[in-house]
Amino acid sequence: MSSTATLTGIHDPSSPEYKKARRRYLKTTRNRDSHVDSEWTLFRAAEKKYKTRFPPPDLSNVLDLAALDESRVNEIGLGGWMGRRDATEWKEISPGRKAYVLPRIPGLVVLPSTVSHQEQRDLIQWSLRDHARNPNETNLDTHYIVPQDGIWNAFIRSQQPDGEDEMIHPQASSSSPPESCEALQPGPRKLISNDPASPDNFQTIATSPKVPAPPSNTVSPAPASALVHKLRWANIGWSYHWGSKQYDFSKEKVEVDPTLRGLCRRIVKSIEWTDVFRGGEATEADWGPEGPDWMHWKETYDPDAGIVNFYQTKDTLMAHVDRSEVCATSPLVSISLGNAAIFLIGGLTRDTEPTAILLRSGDVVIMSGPACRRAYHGVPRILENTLPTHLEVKEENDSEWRFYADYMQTSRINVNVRQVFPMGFNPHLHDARK
Ligand SMILES: O=C(O)CCC(=O)C(=O)O
Ligand SMILES: [Fe+2]
Repeated sequence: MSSTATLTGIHDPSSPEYKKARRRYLKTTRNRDSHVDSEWTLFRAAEKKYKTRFPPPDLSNVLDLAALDESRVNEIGLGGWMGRRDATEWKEISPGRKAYVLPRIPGLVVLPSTVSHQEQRDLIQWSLRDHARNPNETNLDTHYIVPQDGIWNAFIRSQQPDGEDEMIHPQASSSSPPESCEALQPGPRKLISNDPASPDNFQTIATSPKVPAPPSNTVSPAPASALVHKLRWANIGWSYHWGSKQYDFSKEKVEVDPTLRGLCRRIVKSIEWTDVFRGGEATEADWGPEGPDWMHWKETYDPDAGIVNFYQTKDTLMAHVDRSEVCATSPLVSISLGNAAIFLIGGLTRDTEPTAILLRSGDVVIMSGPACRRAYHGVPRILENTLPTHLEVKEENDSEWRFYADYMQTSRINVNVRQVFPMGFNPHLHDARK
């Protein structure tokens, strides 16, 4: 934090919020063993640091590129959370384009302020109202009989003057044997190790059975207004099977929304890829037998899968590598909306010290190339009270946006878009050849 910034809320030791957080911290850590950290990997240590509720973590090692942008001065002070523009080494590529690469992680491109205020609102509405619904699977579907038009629309109906809060019923009958419901729990997702997908094992992946997760019979009927806060993810494009961490190619691919597809393609086209990979550390071998293909991305990049992540302020996403895509190098485009977050990205194992990046609403990250696509990454913290003012209600008569603004007060949405197959790989032909 710069010396001129005034401490507020949780950051100010004389404030009621600070005292309350301190009391809660002392209560919950009373019996905790404080000598376990020698076992932690460097990634785990960083996760712990940024997850800590009290005292609030120091963000002076967190790269905050919004600080380069004068039009974002009000936004970067929100909630008292501020990183630093010089926390790690970066280079601007294609001057004037606001695209940055980090020499420590070849293939990572950070694009702050890329999505306009209006596009941010549109994407938030799209995520909740249009996307998190049939035919796109969400985490709620395994356990609840969610209406076809999704949990958000059921919630909105319940908020109408004569509307009733709709009860959403469990999938399981109470006579089924008990099953836990990990997908509905707050906090980190369970880790499942899987072999990285590749053209060589595509056939095995495509033909291995994908057993649907059993519904929990410990969940009770819940009103739509409560369940909307338990939405965690919604699938995009090819169906993803969480149990095996593989795509289920036996299910029909849902078309990627044309607006989202267009936005991601425009972003990938706007990058001078020569500037990203010129002089990089990755060798020819890292790119696989066909060699580097970044020189074709402007023409060939076309997303066909992904996930929309919905985070409440207490949620985290543990260190992981996204290795289910058959192509291990093509750009993954990740769009941040709502409250800001700490994004950690390290190396090929959890033993590499991760770089911390503050991602704010409208910022985009591209993960591309073999080093970056196989790098461990995660989100240990959503930063409370960082919803930018352009996502709040502006006019009293902004009646529809009111619901989104309310939900977003304590939320972050991440739209994470991927391309499953490498250039020229036709899954159907591939199938026939075997
Ligand atoms: O929320 C984010 O910024 C990252 C999400 C992510 O890594 C994923 O969906 O695989
Ligand atoms: Fe990821």
